[in-house]
Amino acid sequence: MKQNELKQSVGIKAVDFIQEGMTVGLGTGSTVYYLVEELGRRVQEKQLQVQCVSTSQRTWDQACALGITMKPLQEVSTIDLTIDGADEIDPDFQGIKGGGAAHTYEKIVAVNSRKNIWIVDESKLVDQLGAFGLPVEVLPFGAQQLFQRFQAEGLQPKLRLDDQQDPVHTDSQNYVFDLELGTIKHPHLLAQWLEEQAGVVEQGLFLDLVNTVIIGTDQGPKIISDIR
Ligand SMILES: O=C[C@H](O)[C@H](O)[C@H](O)COP(=O)(O)O
Repeated sequence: MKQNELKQSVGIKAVDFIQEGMTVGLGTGSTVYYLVEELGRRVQEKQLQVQCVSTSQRTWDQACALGITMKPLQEVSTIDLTIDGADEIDPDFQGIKGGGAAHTYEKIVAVNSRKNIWIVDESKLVDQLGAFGLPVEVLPFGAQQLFQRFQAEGLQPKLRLDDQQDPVHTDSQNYVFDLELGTIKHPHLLAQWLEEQAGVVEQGLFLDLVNTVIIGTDQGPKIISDIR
């Protein structure tokens, strides 16, 4: 199967985990796109009634266009389940997210969810995190100084640029540095250090958060559940 077909298969499968009346967190990205399409279809066919919160403007717009009931985060008291993509997942189901610059809102929604499911194609599974540049959202104020601090620490930051070579802005109008680390031997220590740096809004290591992973394989979606 092609990569997009694998993404579509897990996006569709994940909707089976959504139950009537739930408040659902919708992630961001090309895999979540298929989840939202399928959820929209089931809502339109009156198979499911749910309300959702979004992790990005992109997902919000897609979901609204499909007639899914969307709520601002501050208007919901609990999130029953969040379904999101990931850029890398290691054998302990620790992950890197933020390839679409949405990881700050994604993490806020994830940590406030009772259950988290990630949907990925097989290419996202790695032995060790770090080949994917670690996204770090930073405030524009002081970004140059923070960039130099990261350089001095050997973290090999790169300012993320768009196709016009302008800095990418997150939904909160911040910048993203991608840290070209190669391998991350101690994810918890790195996460802690990054979070202590003034100007860091959020870093893309998602540690000890996910309960279930749905992996797209040529043999069909493979579900690994209740790992936490
Ligand atoms: O910022 C974006 C998110 O963390 C995405 O969930 C992640 O990049 C995976 O996206 P995709 O499904 O497009 O590979």
